[in-house]
Amino acid sequence: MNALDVTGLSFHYGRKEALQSVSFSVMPGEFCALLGPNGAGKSTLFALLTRLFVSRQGRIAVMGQDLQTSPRAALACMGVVFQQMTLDLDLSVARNLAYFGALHGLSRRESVLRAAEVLERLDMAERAGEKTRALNGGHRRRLEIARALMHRPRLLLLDEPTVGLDARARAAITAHVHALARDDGIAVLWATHLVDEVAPDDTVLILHKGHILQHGRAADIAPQNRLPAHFMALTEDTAA
Ligand SMILES: Nc1ncnc2c1ncn2[C@@H]1O[C@H](COP(=O)(O)OP(=O)(O)OP(=O)(O)O)[C@@H](O)[C@H]1O
Repeated sequence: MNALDVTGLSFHYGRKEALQSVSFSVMPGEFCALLGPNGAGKSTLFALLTRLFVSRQGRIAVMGQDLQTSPRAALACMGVVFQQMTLDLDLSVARNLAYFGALHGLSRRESVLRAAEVLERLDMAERAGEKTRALNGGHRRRLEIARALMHRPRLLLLDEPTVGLDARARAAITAHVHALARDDGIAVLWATHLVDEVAPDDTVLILHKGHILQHGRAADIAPQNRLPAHFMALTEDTAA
């Protein structure tokens, strides 16, 4: 079964068409990089996938559950890391995770166990007792990813998760999320405009002005060192 199926999805802001009949799927274990320049429609797509907006045209299914007719079941299979940080900086790392666990109906005991697992997974076990405010930007992002995994989602959505981070933190986060796909079979949809975050075996979905221009394995679309130039050429008429 596919982790995510998007079929014929369209969305308008008034008369402005932001997405035009977008269709794609993401399989378990697949790392799908959603590449698009500013204004391509990535944030609109994320808002529809997380049910912030509802589209009357098209269908979204998560692990076979229709987001429109079975929203609870669909959202329960989904972990989300939004572009804007949403951690409580005054709580400890562990408390941020426990709070989220409670929101998802985990018992206290389950929450504590699961928090230890997800922190271990993100290489942050020793930081459980630290105040979140004391973490650097890269570790805050990793905590947000750990938090999104608390309820064992099968699909992880990340909206430009490395914006504002230095090269080392970006590389660490990209590697961690690739490992979640490869080793844990989680389906990943990673929105970015940073083409260097894409690995040769990733799937690339190029979105431009609300249309999918290209969809396939990165290495088949362009050799690794040519992918940035390919992306620029394909979407160049939006260059400022
Ligand atoms: N509230 C809105 N009202 C009208 N038009 C909007 C609104 N939000 C977005 N748009 C337009 O819809 C299109 C898609 O925008 P969207 O924010 O989804 O793109 P994006 O790929 O996320 O870009 P960015 O990387 O800049 O966030 C753009 O042309 C944008 O100007």
